[in-house]
Amino acid sequence: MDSPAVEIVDLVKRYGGTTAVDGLTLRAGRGAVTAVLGPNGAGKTSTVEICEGFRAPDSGTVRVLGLDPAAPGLRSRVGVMLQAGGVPPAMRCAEWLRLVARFYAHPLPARALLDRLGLTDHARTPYRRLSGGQQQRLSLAAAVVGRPELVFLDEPTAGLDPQARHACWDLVGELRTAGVSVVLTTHHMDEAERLADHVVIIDRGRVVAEGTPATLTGAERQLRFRARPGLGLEELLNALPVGSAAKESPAGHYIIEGQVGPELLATVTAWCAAEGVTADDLRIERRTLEDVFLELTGRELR
Ligand SMILES: Nc1ncnc2c1ncn2[C@@H]1O[C@H](COP(=O)(O)OP(=O)(O)OP(=O)(O)O)[C@@H](O)[C@H]1O
Repeated sequence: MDSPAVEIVDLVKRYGGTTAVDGLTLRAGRGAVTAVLGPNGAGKTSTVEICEGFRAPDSGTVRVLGLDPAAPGLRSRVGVMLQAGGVPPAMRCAEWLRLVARFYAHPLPARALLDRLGLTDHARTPYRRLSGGQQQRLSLAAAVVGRPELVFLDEPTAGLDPQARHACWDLVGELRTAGVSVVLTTHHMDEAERLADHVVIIDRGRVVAEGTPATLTGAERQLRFRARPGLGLEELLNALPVGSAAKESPAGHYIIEGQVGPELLATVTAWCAAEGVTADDLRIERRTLEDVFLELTGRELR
C-alpha cells in the first residue's frame, strides 16, 4: 500500500523560547487536498517548511511520500510554493518559470501556465517589478510546473484579488482531479471548506480538530446570536422543544441546537424580548469552520 503523502508524528519546532510547533501529528492522504487551517502564528509555515526540507525539527518524525524530507530524489516529485518568493529580483517572470521547469523531466508548458494565472502580460517583467499578487501567482506556477506528485502551497491566496483567488482554486481543483496530493495552509476557512477533502485545524502548534469539512461542521443547522455575556439560559431551555440545547461558547456567543425552524426562532426572539436583550448577528445556518474554531479555542480564526 502507498504511504501517505505526508505523515507527521509528534513534531516539535522551537525558535529560542518560542514553541512554534508543539507535538503536532497529522496525516495527508495521497490524491487528496489537505488544508492546514489556523490563525496567524499557529505554526503552519514552520510545519510545511519542515516537510519541504527547509527546516529541521527539534523532535518528532516527518515522512513525505514515505521518505525523509531531505531524501535525494524527493525534490523532483514535490512542488513547493513559498510564502516569500526566493526569486532573483532581476529575473523576468517567464524566464524564471522556464528555469524552474528545466529541473523536471516532463514539465507543463510555461506559456500556458502563465496564461492560466493571468501573467502573460507580465512575462517579461522583472520579478522585483511584479506586484505582490503577481509574485504570488508566479510562485504558484513554479510549484506546479514540474507536474509534481505532491504540492505544498503555503497561504496560496494571501493577498490575491478575487479573480486570481478563483484561478488558484480552479488550479487546485484540477490538481486534485489529476490525482496530485495537495497540502495547503490557509487562515481562510471558506478556502479550506471549498477545496479540502481533509481539514486539520491547528492552534498554538497543536492539532485541535480534524476531519472532512462536513464532519467538522456537522449536518445540523444551528441558531446563533451574540449578546451580552452571562444570560441565564435555563428559562430559555424550558421554553424550547424537548431535545433542544442552548449554550454560551465563548462568552457572549449563544448557540441553540435542535429542531431549528420558525417555532424555535419565535421562542428565542420572544425570550430575548422578555430579557430586554438585542440579539446581534442572529442567524440560522450550518456551523462553519470558523464557528468550530471559535468553540474549540474561544478565539476567532482571524
Ligand atoms: N525564524 C523564526 N524565528 C523566531 N520565531 C519564529 C520564526 N519563524 C516563526 N516563528 C514564530 O513561530 C510561531 C509560528 O510561526 P509560523 O510562521 O510557523 O506560523 P503560521 O501559522 O504559519 O503563521 P502565519 O499565518 O502568520 O504565517 C510564531 O509565533 C512565529 O512568530
